[in-house]
Amino acid sequence: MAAKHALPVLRWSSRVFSVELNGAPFYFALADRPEAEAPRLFGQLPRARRCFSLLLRSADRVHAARLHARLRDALLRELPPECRLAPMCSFLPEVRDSVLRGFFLQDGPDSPSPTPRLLEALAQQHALLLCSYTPDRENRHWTQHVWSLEGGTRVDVGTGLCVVCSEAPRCHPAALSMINSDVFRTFQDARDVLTECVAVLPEASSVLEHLPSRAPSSAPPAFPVLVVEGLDATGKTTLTESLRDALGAVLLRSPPQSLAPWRALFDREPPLLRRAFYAVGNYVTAEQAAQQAMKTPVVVDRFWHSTAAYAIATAVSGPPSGLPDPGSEVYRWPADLLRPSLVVLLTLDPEERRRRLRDRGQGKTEEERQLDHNQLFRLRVEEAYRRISGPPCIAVDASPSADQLLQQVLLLVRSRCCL
Ligand SMILES: Nc1ncnc2c1ncn2[C@@H]1O[C@H](COP(=O)(O)OP(=O)(O)OP(=O)(O)O)[C@@H](O)[C@H]1O
Ligand SMILES: Nc1ccn([C@H]2C[C@H](O)[C@@H](COP(=O)(O)O)O2)c(=O)n1
Repeated sequence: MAAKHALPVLRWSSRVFSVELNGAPFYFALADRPEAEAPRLFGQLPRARRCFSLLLRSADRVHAARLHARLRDALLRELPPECRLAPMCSFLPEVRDSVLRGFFLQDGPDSPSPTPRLLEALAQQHALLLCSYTPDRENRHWTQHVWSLEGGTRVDVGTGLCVVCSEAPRCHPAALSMINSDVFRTFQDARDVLTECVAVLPEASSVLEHLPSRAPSSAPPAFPVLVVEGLDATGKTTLTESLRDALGAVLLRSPPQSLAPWRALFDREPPLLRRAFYAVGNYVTAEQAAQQAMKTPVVVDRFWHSTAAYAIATAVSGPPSGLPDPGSEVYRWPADLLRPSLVVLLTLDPEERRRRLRDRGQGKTEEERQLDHNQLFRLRVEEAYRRISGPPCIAVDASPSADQLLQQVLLLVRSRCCL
């Protein structure tokens, strides 16, 4: 039985709508009467352009997450090439979990297009909110109509509200629904997602079998637990293996080896499932670290900083200024997760990192390509890393040689962890 969650509140006329065109967000709201000028998103459109939006509303979050991904693929496949498709969301400012996600479409030029029929079919099949946007005669003011497709007929539910300008919200709208969608605050919250997705992703039950029945004890360990974090190719593997040898420590990784068979599968899933997978992986690693740290130091290659930073940076688009404010709950260390004695965050000049990626010769993952080409994404990950609160986290310049870096970190560990 799929778990049910509260449907986002509609309060249609209070909602703000965000459309991302070429990575830049355009915001608009609705009002009973037009304003002097239409929002930039519409003002630049030639009259012939017809606009539509599809928004998802589902009480089953796993279903909604996977449907969103399938819808994107279907629209990219079925829409005429001249149609422009953009990510869209609608939200109530400052109201958590009020976000509806979907797509905004600008039809092609005058050429007849199947867009309305295609969208109506999709909306009817998946109970989506279908809206159309039409300009007045002077192409100055636009009106949004919400269509109900009950019984297969297209009924204007009479909103007919005017599209007006809206200020950009303080934080990216994704920040309103990040907790328990992208970042999980407890082991149980993350585990619940995997339980809910077993019906559509049977492999999730194999992952569940490898999890502890509850969050492992987060009591302080007898020996230090040292975590090394950083972007790809900053030197984490090299440093953690050297620390293991120099300290006679046990080296662990997150996700743990026990979950390796399912990592690639979850990497192909939408963020809700993917980030829940990495979150539970941290708890498996935490259980191993707590056991090992009763008798020897432990070194961990990536842990919760990676899980939270990449999740937050992926959920938000644009510059780091759109990230949730420093001190937000989303950055706080989970109360039920082992706190490392020390986190070392390796930082590296982007060009040197690219050189190391090249010299390493391994193929690049999609995310590495993102980090490489999408400077804003990289800046968001780096800033999210820095905003995470909890265990002491020290940024260390990773550009010295491997040996010099090891000596620097050993000095740090010995001074901070009395090793
Ligand atoms: N201090 C260093 N100076 C120069 N090259 C280094 C240094 N540390 C690691 N390298 C080289 O940089 C490349 C990446 O190192 P490594 O695999 O340790 O990074 P990583 O952070 O673990 O990467 P990923 O997260 O993608 O696995 C390797 O070719 C490695 O030999
Ligand atoms: N504890 C972890 C470890 C890794 N991840 C995610 C973050 C990135 O999406 C990706 C990087 O993995 P790598 O390049 O080191 O193979 O894995 C995470 O979320 N949590």
